[in-house]
Amino acid sequence: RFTQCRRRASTDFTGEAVSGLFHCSQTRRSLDKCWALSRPSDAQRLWGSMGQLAVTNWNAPLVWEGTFDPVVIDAIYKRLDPRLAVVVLAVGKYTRFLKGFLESAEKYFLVDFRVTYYIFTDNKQDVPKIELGTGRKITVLDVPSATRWQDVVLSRMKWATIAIDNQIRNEADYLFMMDVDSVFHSRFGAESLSPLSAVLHRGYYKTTRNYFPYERRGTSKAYIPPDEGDYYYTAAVWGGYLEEMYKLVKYCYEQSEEDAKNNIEAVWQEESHLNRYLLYNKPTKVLSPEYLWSDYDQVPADIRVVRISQLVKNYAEVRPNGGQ
Ligand SMILES: CC(=O)N[C@H]1[C@@H](OP(=O)(O)OP(=O)(O)OC[C@H]2O[C@@H](n3ccc(=O)[nH]c3=O)[C@H](O)[C@@H]2O)O[C@H](CO)[C@H](O)[C@@H]1O
Ligand SMILES: [Mn+2]
Repeated sequence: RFTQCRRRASTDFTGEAVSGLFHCSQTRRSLDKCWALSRPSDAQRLWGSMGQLAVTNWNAPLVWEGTFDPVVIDAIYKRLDPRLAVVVLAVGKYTRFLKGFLESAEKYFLVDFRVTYYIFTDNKQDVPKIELGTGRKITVLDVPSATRWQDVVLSRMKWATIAIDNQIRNEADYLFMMDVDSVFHSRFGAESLSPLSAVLHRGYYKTTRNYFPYERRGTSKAYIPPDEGDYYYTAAVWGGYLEEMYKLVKYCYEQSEEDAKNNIEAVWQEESHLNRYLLYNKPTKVLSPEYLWSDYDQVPADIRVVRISQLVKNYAEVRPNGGQ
């Protein structure tokens, strides 16, 4: 089954919806055979002893450790040699997180792939010099300082939209948006790639939609009615094809501008707009909370690998206006 998969993939691979093993393709005919051969049985949809789902109800892969072969999936994507862009903001005191973020990414993030880190900062001189692997580089871009952290997190959508238009579109095939207060601890490889990949928020993957912290005020553009919702996704790691990400980033930017005109700010800023978009435009791959954990929380048994973890930080000290 696996050899077949690999052979088809390497001859016909189109770059979509491949995650190794049984979720090979849902979208492209060229991989249909592979998909049919390895279509998950009902039993396989539930993965692992903890009974996690390995496929969403719209048949997108739900990626956990053990649901893909790391060597095969990297090899499949490596043949395409995609150019990957990572966008992070490091505004104000957040430049202190760059060293740990970049050094750990060099160890674990799509190793041997071409990666450009786009660092948006108001503080260029504090961007550390990091030794990078072959084919990997850093581009530093200026953004203004801010007095509210809410403005910084929202402004990510604006600066990314502008930078994609001006520059990144010509330099990347895939784009990831990430929080900089993060450290990679384990492999984050090609199994994460798809047209649009989103990560389950660690705080809500075991609860039902009624508990998701979606925007519930009808006056905000991020509004989601009470009886709707698939998952709650984090805004700290998300990625996909450059043009798919562009649509989504621009959507978050424009929706938050609309909100601002109406004197409202969504409850979790861009994360709220992101969640609304992904409800009506389903991601083509969903990544488990392995892809974004937090040092604030213990690691439960169903999280077998922590790939990225958010650091514990002194919110009051590090943010311009404090706050949780
Ligand atoms: C784990 C998770 O779900 N994280 C989300 C949560 O963040 P956090 O509480 O983790 O927010 P945060 O303080 O890390 O801010 C998000 C990111 O914005 C940048 N930044 C922020 C403030 C600042 O003064 N300077 C600066 O550069 C930096 O890249 C940072 O990593 O809520 C935020 C706002 O709703 C975002 O949705 C985050 O993605
Ligand atoms: Mn963060």
